[in-house]
Amino acid sequence: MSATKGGSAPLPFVPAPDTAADLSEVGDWIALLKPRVMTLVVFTGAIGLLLAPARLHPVLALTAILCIAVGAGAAGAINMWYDRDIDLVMRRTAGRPIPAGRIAPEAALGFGATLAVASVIVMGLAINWVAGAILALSIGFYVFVYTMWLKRRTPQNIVIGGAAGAFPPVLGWAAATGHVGLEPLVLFAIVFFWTPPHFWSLSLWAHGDYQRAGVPMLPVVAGARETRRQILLYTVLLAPLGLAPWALGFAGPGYAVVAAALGAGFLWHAVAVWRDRQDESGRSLTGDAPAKRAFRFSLIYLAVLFAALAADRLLLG
Ligand code: HEM
Ligand SMILES: CC(C)=CCC/C(C)=C/CC/C(C)=C/COP(=O)(O)OP(=O)(O)O
Repeated sequence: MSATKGGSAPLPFVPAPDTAADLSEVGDWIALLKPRVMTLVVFTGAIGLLLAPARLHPVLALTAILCIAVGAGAAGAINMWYDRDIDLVMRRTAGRPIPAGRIAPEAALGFGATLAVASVIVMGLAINWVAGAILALSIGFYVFVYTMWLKRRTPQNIVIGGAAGAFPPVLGWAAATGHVGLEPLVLFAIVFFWTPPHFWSLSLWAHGDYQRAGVPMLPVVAGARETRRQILLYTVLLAPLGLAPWALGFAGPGYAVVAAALGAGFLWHAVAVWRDRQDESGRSLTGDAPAKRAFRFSLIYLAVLFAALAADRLLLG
């Protein structure tokens, strides 16, 4: 029956609030911040702060860590806005909020840009402007250098662009001290040399995605065999670098033992990737099991190495 003239106007249909839908919408906005990657970013940033020779008031320390988290998340959201075309054709990323049509691209850009500016301003005003400037630099590096400039142009994209992800320990240190020193630069170098084996292990089995999307990742451009060689090369450089904090005197022998074991473990995985049963082109005949194990180990490597630095400092002072 339709609404009658002269009677009371029909009330518009107001659906009952759908809590599950609301929550999944919030989840989509959080997904734009790449929260799982952010956990390790925040962890390395927090440890940079902890290792610094100056102490921040706990509220300020938390503020600095929050700024690193929000800045990194904001850069991730802008990356998802820019990469929405390629994310749509890659199986791993097609379900993300923008390609799946759940968040409008302009809204994601506005969200990311607002958070990026806010994180830098809060870092600058509440902590110091050296940390604020480095946060702006790392966001800019991820967005402009990696995402917009290098990612679609060269297989060296993650070697150079990956520097963005190496800034958090420097940021933590700068937040506490107002400057940058040798120690945070060593931590920067560790994350920098860790990034290629971390990402290229994954790219060995995700290369189909990148090929479809036309992204020139190393296995697409130079083949799986060369990628395996490069993973081993960077891991050979990384393993001794992991000992640098001990060699330079800012971590003790307990840390050295952990770093040596982690380095040996990562090398073992890199050699397994290199020696994986392959066809002539280097494509795995084992379903890339060693590459998947190396990727998982890369995450353990960085998390445990930084935890060992923190434990060393907290236990030994
Ligand atoms: C250019 C540099 C890097 C590239 C291209 C890269 C790429 C990737 C990709 C494609 C994944 C797959 C999972 C996903 O879809 O989220 C991943 C996972 C991950 N990355 Fe990286 N990564 C880089 C640097 C870093 C850095 C610097 C960190 C932290 C210090 C990091 C931490 C992680 C973590 C924690 C995961 C696991 C996330 C999960 O559980 O799904 N990555 N990375
Ligand atoms: C403070 C600050 C700004 C830190 C930078 C954060 C950070 C971890 C940068 C590393 C870059 C990263 C996760 C790339 C993923 O590649 P991609 O974007 O190509 O991956 P996708 O295919 O999953 O989108």
